[in-house]
Amino acid sequence: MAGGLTLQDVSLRFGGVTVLQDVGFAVEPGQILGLVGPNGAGKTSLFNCISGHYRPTSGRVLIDGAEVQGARPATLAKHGLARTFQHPALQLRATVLENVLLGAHTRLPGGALEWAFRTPRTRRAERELRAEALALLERNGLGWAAHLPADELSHGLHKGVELCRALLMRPSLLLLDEPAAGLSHGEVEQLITTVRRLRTDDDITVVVVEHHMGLIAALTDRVVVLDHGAKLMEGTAAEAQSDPRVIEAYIGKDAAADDAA
Ligand SMILES: Nc1ncnc2c1ncn2[C@@H]1O[C@H](COP(=O)(O)OP(=O)(O)OP(=O)(O)O)[C@@H](O)[C@H]1O
Repeated sequence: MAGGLTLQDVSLRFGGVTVLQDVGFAVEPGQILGLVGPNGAGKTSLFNCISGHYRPTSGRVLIDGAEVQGARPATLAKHGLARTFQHPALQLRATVLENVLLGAHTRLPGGALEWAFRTPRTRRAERELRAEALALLERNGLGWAAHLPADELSHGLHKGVELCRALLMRPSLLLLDEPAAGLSHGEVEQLITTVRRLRTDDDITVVVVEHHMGLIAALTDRVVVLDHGAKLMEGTAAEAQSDPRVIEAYIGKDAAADDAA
């Protein structure tokens, strides 16, 4: 089974600012790992180092044992990596289906020249991808919206469209950046069911950044807590929630001491 992720001593600096400091952990294939921590802890920056949007200043990122730090997102897609973003960037005038298909270019056979000439092989692949995109939308409760412009959908539904776009890449490793932000209670419940199914039905390893502790507790096998760019602890969600270091990082030293008194 693919989808294993290992980080070794990943550090990231911008000029004199240290954003990540020697972060290391491993995610086994098929696991769901939560990456949590207070605002500004470095969670999205770490995602960016894994997904090729930032190059770590030092350290190693391995997907299924292959070193990938500094590789471009298109290369990482070939290693089975897909991600979603904190703020989905959809083409608002394009239809929902067209937005999902944007995730598919990495799966088209041939190269730019063949795509430009729309050879029979390209056209067949496009038809197959379109059918697969529609099936993904159906499966995620969005089939009814396939031919609507994306700007007619709510923020919560945009997140669903972005997830379908990532899934069309057929990832073995999926990074979800704050998937529950801005969702209603019902939408969060639906999201939990969807992500569980990604593991059980599709063998996808998931790393999720999220502030919604209910979702983290319901979904994850383990969590890694970041604070000020460094790993504070690693354990189950329950262990993290009762760890004094984590409580202190979230609510501050003084408040933690008050609570203990
Ligand atoms: N390109 C950049 N240049 C300079 N500083 C950056 C850059 N990207 C991130 N940072 C800094 O790195 C720190 C961590 O930011 P990051 O967005 O990774 O945190 P986060 O844990 O995801 O926060 P949140 O939960 O609020 O989304 C912040 O202080 C941020 O300003």
